[in-house]
Amino acid sequence: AGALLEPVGGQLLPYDRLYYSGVRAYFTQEWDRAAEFLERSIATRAELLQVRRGCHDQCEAAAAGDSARLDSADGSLWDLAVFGLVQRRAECLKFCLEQRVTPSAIPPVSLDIQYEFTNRNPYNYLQVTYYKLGRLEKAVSAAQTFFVSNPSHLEMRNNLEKYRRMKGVREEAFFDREKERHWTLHDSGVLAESISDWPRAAEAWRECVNETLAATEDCRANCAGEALQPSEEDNQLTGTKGLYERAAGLSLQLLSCRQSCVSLVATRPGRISPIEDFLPSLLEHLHLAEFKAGALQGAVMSVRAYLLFYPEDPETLSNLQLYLRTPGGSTPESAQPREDISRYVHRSLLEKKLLYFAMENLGFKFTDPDLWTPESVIPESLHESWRAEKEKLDERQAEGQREGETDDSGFYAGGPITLPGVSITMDDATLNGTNRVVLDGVLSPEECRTILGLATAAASSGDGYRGRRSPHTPHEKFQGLTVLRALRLSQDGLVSAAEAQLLYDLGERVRSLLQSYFRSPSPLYFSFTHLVCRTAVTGDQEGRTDLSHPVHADNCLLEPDTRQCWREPPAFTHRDLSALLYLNDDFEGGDLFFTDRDAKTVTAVVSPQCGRLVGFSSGPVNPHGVSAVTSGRRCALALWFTLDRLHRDMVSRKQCAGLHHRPENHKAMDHTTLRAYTQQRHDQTDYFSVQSVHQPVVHCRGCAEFRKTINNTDHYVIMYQGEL
Ligand SMILES: O=C(O)CCC(=O)C(=O)O
Ligand SMILES: [Fe+2]
Repeated sequence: AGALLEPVGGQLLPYDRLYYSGVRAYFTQEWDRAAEFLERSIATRAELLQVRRGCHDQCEAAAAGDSARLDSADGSLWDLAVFGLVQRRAECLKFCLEQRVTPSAIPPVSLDIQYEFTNRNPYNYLQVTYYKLGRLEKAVSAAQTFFVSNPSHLEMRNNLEKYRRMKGVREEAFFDREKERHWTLHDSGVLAESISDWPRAAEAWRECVNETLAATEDCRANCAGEALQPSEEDNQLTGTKGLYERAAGLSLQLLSCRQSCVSLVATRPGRISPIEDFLPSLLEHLHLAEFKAGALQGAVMSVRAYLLFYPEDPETLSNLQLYLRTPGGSTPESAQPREDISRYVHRSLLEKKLLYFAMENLGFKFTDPDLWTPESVIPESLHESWRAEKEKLDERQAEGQREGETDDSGFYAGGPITLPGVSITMDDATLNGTNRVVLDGVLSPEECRTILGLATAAASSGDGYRGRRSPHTPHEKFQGLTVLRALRLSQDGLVSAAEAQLLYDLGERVRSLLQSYFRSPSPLYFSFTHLVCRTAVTGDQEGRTDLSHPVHADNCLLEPDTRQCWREPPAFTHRDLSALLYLNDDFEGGDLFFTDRDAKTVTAVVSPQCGRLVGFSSGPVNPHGVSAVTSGRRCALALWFTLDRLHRDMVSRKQCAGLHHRPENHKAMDHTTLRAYTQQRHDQTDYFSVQSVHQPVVHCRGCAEFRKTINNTDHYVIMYQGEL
């Protein structure tokens, strides 16, 4: 196999095979070899993309004369002309690629590998590899590169914090190796604007437009090579279809892939949603900056370019008039928009016409990535659904802006409280929100003491929980105790069975209280329960501005800028109802607060105390956070419930499927990886746990199981669901 990985005549090797070699070396701890092959796979992939782009351009140029041939062909000969064209293009691309790439590297890599690289996983391996090799700064940039694309990866965040505290690591080492030029320029454009440095802003935005166009072209060129593989759910080519339909299907996939480049290029790494209308918005920044910098001719050309997207936008039209009236604005050169933009819009419109035609007539599914698509491009029969869609979107956006938001959780606060001694302290009205409640008297002081004792026992049992730094802030320690671990502690005789049992019983108490108060449409099931203590690090509180727990929603990823909340992993999407049962008040700070969707405007504050229960629906209506705990220890039992058992299973299956996709995860792992891996799982999901045992443990439906023998102990990583 080694021989296959040596370059032949300067031709590119298959980057997936280089990657596998790197990963294999990693697991056998041959660090030099791992670093070499991982780096080579990254570099080779980048080169391959460049080669594809080059060949694409070259073959496009070579075909320039073909359109005349197409125009002259008519009737029954027309398809021959088209096929001829397709054949010539195929031959051109084949020839071009074969010059630079070994034959085995020409076919597209598997979707798994694509996934690995788009998620920047090679840098995850590289981080450990360079650390092992003692090449700290290399490790740092690998960590940074991985983290940018995986911002919720807590282990990597902790690693970065550690690196920051290390001596001999320079600030410059913290750079993103994959940062695309257009984002760098975007950031400098924003920065220059904020200090009103208009010449520099104009320069940055101009370059940013160019780089965005270039990145879009790179992405489009790649469509013919890599992305045209039919995916499992979305294979629009299968079935018993005739030749023309299948040919149409293929070309439509190509077009739709090319169109989707708009979204890809406009999505920052680590973000889920693209910046809407990215290119037009860059042009807006650009013409304003050019105008303010006194570059009138440029401003007129840019504003005209913007008008290609929105020809009737009144504000832009009046800007154009203003620019034209300003001395230097009206020149022969500025009579036209930028040529490249005008070609871009023209081509995009042609593609959209074909795609919308196929949507109407061939049952093809297409999601238009643009907001600027004019109504005239959309076929009459789709107008209605398109308009409805657009209205829904507008409505959703407007709804996001509106004050009193609706909650689609199915809960309806205000049901009876049936437990004696429990009272409603705050409701929707006093908490300024929807489906929120504060109940008091849920625990007796005795019960609070018992549970706090459990936390103390768990902390002193010393298996990693003690002194663990909070995943949210360096100024606090964080202990978490799951019910499962509490039971194990009681098996080991570290706490009494009655104490562990109490944790269970309290869960049941909370469940029945909230099910009744929120008039749950169906039974609530436990999804996850843990006891969490946050302890202020003494001597490290001066001038603290961070939070104990940043603002978030429990079942979706909150995007404050757009006021949207995405119900997708790594958020715990199956959580429907959140509950916090507080145990003490002998600490400073640590208030729970609710905010508006902007994650800034505080709408309600709740101070913890023994026996106080806060319940709220886990969705977008209830963003919340915890203010800094500046002294003492704050403990709470956090519980989440789900309405749907079946849904739970699905979530678990989905996560497992994701792992099965990546066979290297099934191989033996070294201790660090195992820990990094399980740590990540443990922090991010409810149903993974690390077990250190001597025999295999029964686990759930076909989920992955990892084993590694460390110091003669078999370490198993077992994914299990909910409360085993
Ligand atoms: O401890 C609290 O008050 C809130 C914690 C929280 O929001 C969470 O764990 O999701
Ligand atoms: Fe939360």
